Amino acid sequence: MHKYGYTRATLKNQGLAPKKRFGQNFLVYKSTAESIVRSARLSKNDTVIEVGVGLGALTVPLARAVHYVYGYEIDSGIIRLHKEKGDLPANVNLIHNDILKADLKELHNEIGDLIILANLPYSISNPFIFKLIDNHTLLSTATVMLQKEVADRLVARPGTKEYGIPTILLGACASVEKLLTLKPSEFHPRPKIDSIVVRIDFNSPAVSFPGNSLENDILPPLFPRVVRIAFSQRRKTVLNTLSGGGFFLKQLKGDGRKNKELTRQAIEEAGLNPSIRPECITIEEFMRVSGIITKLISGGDISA
Ligand SMILES: C[S@@+](CC[C@H](N)C(=O)[O-])C[C@H]1O[C@@H](n2cnc3c(N)ncnc32)[C@H](O)[C@@H]1O
Repeated sequence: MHKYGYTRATLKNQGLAPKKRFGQNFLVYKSTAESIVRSARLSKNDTVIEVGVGLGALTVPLARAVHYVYGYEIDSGIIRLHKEKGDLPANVNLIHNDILKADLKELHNEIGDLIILANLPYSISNPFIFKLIDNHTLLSTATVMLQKEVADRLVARPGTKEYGIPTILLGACASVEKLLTLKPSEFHPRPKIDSIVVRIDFNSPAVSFPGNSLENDILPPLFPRVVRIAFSQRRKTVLNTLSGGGFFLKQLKGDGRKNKELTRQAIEEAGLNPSIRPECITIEEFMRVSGIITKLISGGDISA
């Protein structure tokens, strides 16, 4: 195995030390970086967005495998290093920006459905996953390395403690496949936990729902809100948490009792037991109950 002997030396020569706040755990093995690029199943025509170029461990094999790379990096020390060394391939556009602030719509207008590859900094893995969910109609695939716990949450089954908001919101717009497990010894500095590479495919959601066409993005409009409210208190029943969301209160001029009755009606119409806990509700069932709440509100037949 060829070690990226230069990881430590390069940082030292440039007066750089790995920064914890930027989640800097650099890959040290060339063969591992190449397997991650292969696992993304990319083609020579693809333009790919890489999040967190770092010392270029993934960027170099990625640039060889695809047409063009937009490489985002937040750390000005790393940007300076690449400018001085001129060590990135010609088909890499190095962009000094925080990926969380990047305008994915603008990128989509420029290059079409987005393909992402990242050894994600642990510091941003959750907000980045939610950015992907919010922009799912602009995306094709995202192959990302995550800390094991985060990856486990994305593929969790109902009834487990890992199952929750990210599992459901992502599962409604994509399918998630675990590809590789990496030990701490693959990185410099070593993280405390294992990492997992997952491939998220936005062209084939884990579930289908009548009328859930990705092209037109017609997931029930209240779906993310219903899921977030249901999980705001995991130990409560779905009737109690969703009633607390007050979906019907506006039309009912604040009548809490009627609001609870209508919430119960929506839950039962979706085929669910009102005393079930949120972690036992499947993605399809959440979609169904959100659709029924939306229908009841917009039907205009609710009055105080
Ligand atoms: C885990 S390291 C991976 C570096 C390199 N791709 C590798 O595999 O060795 C994460 C990289 O993302 C950069 N980074 C951290 N937060 C970022 C953000 N919000 N936007 C863009 N890059 C970020 C870090 O500076 C670091 O270079």
